[in-house]
Amino acid sequence: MGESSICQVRATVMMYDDTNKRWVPAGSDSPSFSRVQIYQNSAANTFRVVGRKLQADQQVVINCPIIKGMKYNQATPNFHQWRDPKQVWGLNFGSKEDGAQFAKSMTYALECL
Ligand SMILES: CCOC(=O)[C@@H]1C[C@@H](CC)[C@@H]2C=C[C@H]3CCN(C(=O)[C@@H]4CC[C@H]5C=C[C@]6(CCCN6C(=O)[C@H](Cc6ccccc6Cl)NC(C)=O)C(=O)N54)[C@@H]3C(=O)N12
Repeated sequence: MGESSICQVRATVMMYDDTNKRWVPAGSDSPSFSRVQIYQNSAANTFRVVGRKLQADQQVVINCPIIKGMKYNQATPNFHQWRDPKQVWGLNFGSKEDGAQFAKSMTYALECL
């Protein structure tokens, strides 16, 4: 059994540049929307966040495991963030509804782990 997508939203994927204390778009330099999904591998009970640019190239801009005990911070209804060992990720959602849907799936994933 492979992985299945448990949610799909539109968001601009950001990373925090700690040196310059600012958010930079993941992938290329132009902030643009990606399709961001949470994949569940039920056999292994693992989850990951995968985002691909909506543009033609479908560049993967995030492929990040969801770690047990991770703190997911809903800083605003449209901007949520979390830390992984190397960096801080931010999702700037296309709508508050997208944010709420993603948060629901992320919370579910964290409860499963
Ligand atoms: C409106 C104008 O918005 C803006 O111009 C920019 C560009 C906007 C679009 C991309 C984006 C949108 C929304 C706002 C919302 C606030 N915010 C910030 O960045 C705040 C402000 C101060 C700054 C300081 C630190 C910083 C950065 C790195 C992580 N972190 C923490 O505080 C973490 C958080 C956390 C908490 C718990 C668990 C996990 C994590 Cl990750 N805490 C710790 C303990 O790790 C953070 O989030 N910070 C955003 C912002 O400014 N912008």
